[in-house]
Amino acid sequence: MPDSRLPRDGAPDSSFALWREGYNFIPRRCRRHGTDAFRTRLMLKEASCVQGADWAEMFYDGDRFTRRGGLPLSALTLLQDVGSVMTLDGAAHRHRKGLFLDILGPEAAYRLAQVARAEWERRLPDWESLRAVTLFDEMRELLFHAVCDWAGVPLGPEAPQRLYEVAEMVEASARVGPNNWRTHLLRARTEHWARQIIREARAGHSMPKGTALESIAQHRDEKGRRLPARIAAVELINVIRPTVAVARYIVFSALALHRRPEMVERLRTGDEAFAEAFAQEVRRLTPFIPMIGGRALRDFEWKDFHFSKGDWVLIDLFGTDRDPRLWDDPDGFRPERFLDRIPGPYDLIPQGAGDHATTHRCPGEWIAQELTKMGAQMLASLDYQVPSQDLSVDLSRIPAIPRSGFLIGQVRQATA
Ligand code: HEM
Repeated sequence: MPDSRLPRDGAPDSSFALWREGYNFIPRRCRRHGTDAFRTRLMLKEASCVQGADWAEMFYDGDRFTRRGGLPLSALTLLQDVGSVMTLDGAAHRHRKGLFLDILGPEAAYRLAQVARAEWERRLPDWESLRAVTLFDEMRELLFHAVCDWAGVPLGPEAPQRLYEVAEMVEASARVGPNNWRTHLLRARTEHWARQIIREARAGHSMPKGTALESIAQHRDEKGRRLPARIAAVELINVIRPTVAVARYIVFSALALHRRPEMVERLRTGDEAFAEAFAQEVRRLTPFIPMIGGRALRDFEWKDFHFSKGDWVLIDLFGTDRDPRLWDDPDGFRPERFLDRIPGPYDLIPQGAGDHATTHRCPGEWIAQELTKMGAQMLASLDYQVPSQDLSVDLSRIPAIPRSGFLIGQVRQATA
């Protein structure tokens, strides 16, 4: 049971409010109660919702929480699946996390961004020949091909179907009912495909050296056993699917450039520090994963609060990234804030907090940052029109995206 000193949010069950309010659910209630943490009931279960850097440290530091039982099963099985790194704890988690940090670190992210840049240049003539393209669709397709190429994953004529499946896993993760079940069927097909790739790689048919595919196919667990093909396949999907999801950050970059056209010029000058800061600010403000849930692994005290084994705690990533105590003008798009500030482990947390190696913090942060930077620089290198369309972002929809998907027309390479 959550600590009774935390204020209780009124309703007997707040699931409907969470569904209706989406990203604003926790921030609104924290403001209402004048606190960083409150108790509520979600899906008929007691939960504590928390936000801010202190609570992020409590949630991520010290091995206090497991992700098992922390996310609704319907979301977990679309985003990670049973047996994946996210569902592991302790030594087994650290060992498997080492695999991800080996294959997704800064150098690998840089190489992937180079592949994506080349893919962008290859596709540009097509965009130029069309009246308009939907950036969200184009970016998902581009990133899918780039990540498969970089990871050593062969693609055949089934590529459009596989792309559709991985994109749907992200879009349907917060849906309930038939839409979510349908996506589980799609996921089963992707897993079948990924298992085939792992088996063929292990049989020596196609395993390009030094690739993510090779590392995953050959990985051994902390006891020296090779991963079952089913788990290796899940981890391969855990590299492909979230890389495709970075398309969202590129769309939000386009939205920011549309609203702040003076930033296009600054990106065009080749100012690397500004491009880095721009991508950080896009990651801070994009409404993507609103919160992460965990179950307490044991009883513990933190500050004046008591938590019991099994307690369900949800940390508000979206609200912490817009916390006015951490960020001046928290809702303003101001990349300059990152020019003289290196984010700490618990303030900029769109992809989790703490130490990558020992917590569940996302190992794909370097990739997300590099690809967002690449996307912003490449967008700035173009001239295009933004036709009239609905660019509103509905914060009750998780994950959020401008309604139109961001149409661009009359695309041309900008002249110097
Ligand atoms: C598109 C932007 C991304 C966002 C918003 C995002 C967000 C997150 C979040 C919130 C977590 C969970 C942290 C936790 O449980 O506390 C996570 C975990 C994870 N992410 Fe990402 N991520 C993104 C991109 C990526 C990329 C590009 C990859 C791989 C190429 C990746 C692979 C993973 C993996 C494997 C985990 C599980 C880590 C663990 O349990 O230790 N993510 N991500």
